[in-house]
Amino acid sequence: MTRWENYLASAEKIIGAYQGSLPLHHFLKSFFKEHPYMGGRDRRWISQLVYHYFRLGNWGKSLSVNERIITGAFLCETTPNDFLATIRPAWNEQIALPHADKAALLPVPLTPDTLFPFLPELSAGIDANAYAYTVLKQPRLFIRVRNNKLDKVLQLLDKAAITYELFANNTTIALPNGTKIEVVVPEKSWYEVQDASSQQTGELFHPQQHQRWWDCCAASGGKSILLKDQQPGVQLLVSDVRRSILENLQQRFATAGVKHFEARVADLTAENFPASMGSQQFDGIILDAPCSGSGTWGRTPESISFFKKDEIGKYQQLQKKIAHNVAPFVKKGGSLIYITCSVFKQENEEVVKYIEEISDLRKQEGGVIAGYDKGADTMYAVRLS
Ligand SMILES: C[S@@+](CC[C@H](N)C(=O)[O-])C[C@H]1O[C@@H](n2cnc3c(N)ncnc32)[C@H](O)[C@@H]1O
Repeated sequence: MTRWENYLASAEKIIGAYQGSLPLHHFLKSFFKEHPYMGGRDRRWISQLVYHYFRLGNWGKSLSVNERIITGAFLCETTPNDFLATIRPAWNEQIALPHADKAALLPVPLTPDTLFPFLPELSAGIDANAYAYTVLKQPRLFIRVRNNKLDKVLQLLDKAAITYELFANNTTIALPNGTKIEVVVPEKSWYEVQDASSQQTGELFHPQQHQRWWDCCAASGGKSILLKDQQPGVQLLVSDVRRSILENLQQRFATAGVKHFEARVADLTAENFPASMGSQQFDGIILDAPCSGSGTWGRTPESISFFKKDEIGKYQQLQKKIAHNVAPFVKKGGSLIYITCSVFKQENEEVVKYIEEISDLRKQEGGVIAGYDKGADTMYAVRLS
């Protein structure tokens, strides 16, 4: 067997064993731990082939796993490579063709709905065709430059000969995937790793000094740091149902130099939760809701195969319950920022409509943040007031 046939066989073995209960990158890590004789290059190639396979979503389910791995490599790669040169030389010669032309060479029609089987569920304004095809490509790595350190960060990127794209806001930088940014820019308070669309949600915050804000599903605090960077003088409460993630938040805040905040563990769906908050009112509440994460599936393409459509409704119920319990704590004239990293209307527009039905809050601005035209995640963010 050639090295490349071995890679194909290993990728097939992994795909056969993977049941979707763990994120794929964790599963791959344990697989390689059990196969320590595989070197770095082998691991990279095998992982890549497995990811390419999952990027095909529901396409070509009637074909063998091997054929789908090879097709994945053909559709996802854009430059000639040794794998296809050995396994399918005719396709290697056509590797630079656009997807539409590659599709004509495949044994089964390639359509947007086979790549992404949930297209009818998409929020309004998402270009279904463009969205389906972007899943074939891994989104880029983004950082948000902080503390006026743009010049210093760019100098370090140039010194390390890293190609980057600086966005017009002079804050967002796109980097090639796999960039070891923590090595290139050792001073961690100069930047945050944050997807471009996630950074864009901050345009809805408009915080003022001394206002009280609550990041009620804070996780490790990505949105809170964004908020504090905009207005360090806000009084901030952060909460999450997971104690462990709030411990991560405390560490991340310390590294980022974010001070003066209160943290509490809270299940926002619990019966006694509203009473436990007393009569507090907030000028701003960030509700970055638990969701399907479908806007980030370009990073975890295995989700396309394992996600069940009825899970969307379950997320919506959870989002409505949390919104119901949180909305009364918005001060009159204050803002509720509803955010998801989902592309599904049930989790987006329909939840905003529900919030308008059960409260005096009304949508003021925001909507879909399409990431597919810039190699980023797709999100949804709306400010209600
Ligand atoms: C999308 S994440 C938030 C990401 C975060 N805002 C950021 O920017 O890094 C959603 C969070 O909601 C939390 N969550 C889920 N169910 C919850 C509940 N019932 N009460 C409170 N938090 C909950 C999860 O633990 C998760 O950390």
